[in-house]
Amino acid sequence: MEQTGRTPDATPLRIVVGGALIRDGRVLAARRSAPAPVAGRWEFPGGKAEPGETEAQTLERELLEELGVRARALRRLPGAWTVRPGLELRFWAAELLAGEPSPLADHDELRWLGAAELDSVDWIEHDREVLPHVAELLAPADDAQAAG
Ligand SMILES: Nc1nc2c([nH]c(=O)n2[C@H]2C[C@H](O)[C@@H](COP(=O)(O)OP(=O)(O)OP(=O)(O)O)O2)c(=O)[nH]1
Repeated sequence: MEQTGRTPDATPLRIVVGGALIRDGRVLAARRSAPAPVAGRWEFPGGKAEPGETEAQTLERELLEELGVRARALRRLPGAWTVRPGLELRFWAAELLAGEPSPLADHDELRWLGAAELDSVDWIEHDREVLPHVAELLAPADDAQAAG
């Protein structure tokens, strides 16, 4: 689906896609190195859609540019957040097809987090709100396995 929407005041709506990249029951978290308001906070790697791109294409391009990996966007997660007027953040689940992620651009650290570790990093607020949906994509937490 091409992104050509507009906000109610007719500002063109640009979409940012963040990717919950899953491998072996863990999700990749990335620590932003810039800009200042979000530097040091953790997010799902991704970026802004270019004109004519689908959300899946945006995510797959951004993951290649930022992490050097080939990935496939699987499905959109529920919810949408306004980063600032005219910029709407959405999240997708994605799977790693090839390559080992490296923080090539925008990030200075990467971590694979299991379900029990999702709270262990300082997420950007919007990202924190999507964590329950991300948790559903991961292997059960160790303590849940031990309990049952
Ligand atoms: N990529 C990404 N951006 C997020 C997340 N959560 C969140 O609030 N944001 C915000 C931070 C930025 O203000 C904006 C996305 O900008 P970006 O810098 O990632 O976009 P981009 O790679 O296309 O960069 P550029 O065009 O500005 O150079 O959305 C997230 O999980 N992933």
